Amino acid sequence: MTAMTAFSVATDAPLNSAEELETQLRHIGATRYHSLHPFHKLLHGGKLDKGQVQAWALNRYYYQSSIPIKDAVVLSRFRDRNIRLEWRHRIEDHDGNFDTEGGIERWIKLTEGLGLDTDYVESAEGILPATRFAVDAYVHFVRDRSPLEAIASSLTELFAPNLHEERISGMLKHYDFINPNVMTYFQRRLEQAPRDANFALAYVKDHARTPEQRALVCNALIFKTNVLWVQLDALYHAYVEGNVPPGAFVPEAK
Ligand SMILES: O=C(O)c1cc(C(=O)O)c2c(n1)C(=O)C(=O)c1cc(C(=O)O)[nH]c1-2
Repeated sequence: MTAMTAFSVATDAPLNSAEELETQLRHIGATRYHSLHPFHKLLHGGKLDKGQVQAWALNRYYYQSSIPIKDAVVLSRFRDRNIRLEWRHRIEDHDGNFDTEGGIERWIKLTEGLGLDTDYVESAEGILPATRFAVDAYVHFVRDRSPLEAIASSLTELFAPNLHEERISGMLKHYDFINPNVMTYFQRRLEQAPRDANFALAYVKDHARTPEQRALVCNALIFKTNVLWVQLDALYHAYVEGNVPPGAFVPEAK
């Protein structure tokens, strides 16, 4: 399949080196990452009520619980055992192991702390249609595109730690229903994400050897920033502007 033009970067500026590629990737993050989204400004600034924070955590659970599925698909794209060895800890980071807690369980601590029923959260019954479409599109992307693009699509994680820092301090400061115990998910990601992002960045710098391949890498990152952005657009439309789609979670009356 060829690159989709909807996500194209400027084609008049071919990227001629790994350094130019990195500069362009960082520019994409600085201008398109969902840290810039108005919903995040409200979330971190203490401007949402508990029901709106519940809606965010409930929808994000679908993203979180799909990440190890996505990573299992990425892993399946590689014949190279070394890449599989490197990549597979991501699955364990989220799923945990029989005797160790993983990110999904930590996310459930957050939704439980917010008063949501765990069976309801895990069922994904109340999520927004756009959440499902966007997250599923990410899983399909890593299945359908080249292994290089599959790895490149994880590069939003380069920009996640700053956002997580802002989220931890902002939410602890502003919401009386948030405490450090329910924020351990983000605390843990501060250590995990940089390792993952640095590996993925080094990989694409090394393996994208032509301007065309570098453009594919950039477009994969743009695609992923859109996956993240559109989920917040949908949350904003439903829970800030009050247009909750049929069947989606409805917060209890305040
Ligand atoms: O809270 C966030 O804003 C955020 C963003 C992202 C991201 O940039 O994709 C991830 C995460 N969190 C995260 O917790 C996580 O485990 C994760 C895995 C991935 C990935 O693409 O493989 N992104 C992200």
